[in-house]
Amino acid sequence: MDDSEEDQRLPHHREPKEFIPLDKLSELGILSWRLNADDWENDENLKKIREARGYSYMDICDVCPEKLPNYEAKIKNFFEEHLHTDEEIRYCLEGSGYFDVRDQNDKWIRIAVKKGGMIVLPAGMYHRFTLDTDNYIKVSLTFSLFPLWVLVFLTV
Ligand SMILES: CSCCC(=O)/C(O)=C/O
Ligand SMILES: [Fe+2]
Repeated sequence: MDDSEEDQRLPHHREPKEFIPLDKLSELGILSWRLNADDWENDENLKKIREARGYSYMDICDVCPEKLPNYEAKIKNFFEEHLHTDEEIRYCLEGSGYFDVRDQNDKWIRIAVKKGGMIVLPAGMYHRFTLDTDNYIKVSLTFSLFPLWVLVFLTV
């Protein structure tokens, strides 16, 4: 990413643009798949991933003012660098957004996630999330065990 203070929703490409191969993300412990979001409830590939990795629970979240309680506060929190004690498993069902993670030199890497993209950030990895200029994403939040924080996340 660049170092500009411009709107967080902009791409923030370096000049000239630098693209990072997916295997560089794998070196950081990040997993990703491209799946069929149009038929995610019957997608055998998603089922195989969930069974292989023990992903038992999922919730759907529309990140938009009309459906996400305390939208502005949540959008701000998402972009505050943070970590989770569990993996962060997010599957983009509609829309798009950016997950930012730090590389081995502590520089931000911006990961664009679009419909059909599933990403797993390892437990304990510092990251942040922002919508892009299209201002909408619908994600499934997946969990190995049902974390109580999700009740807080989805209800306050
Ligand atoms: C679009 S995923 C919702 C944000 C979230 O759950 C998180 O932890 C971002 O880092
Ligand atoms: Fe997170």
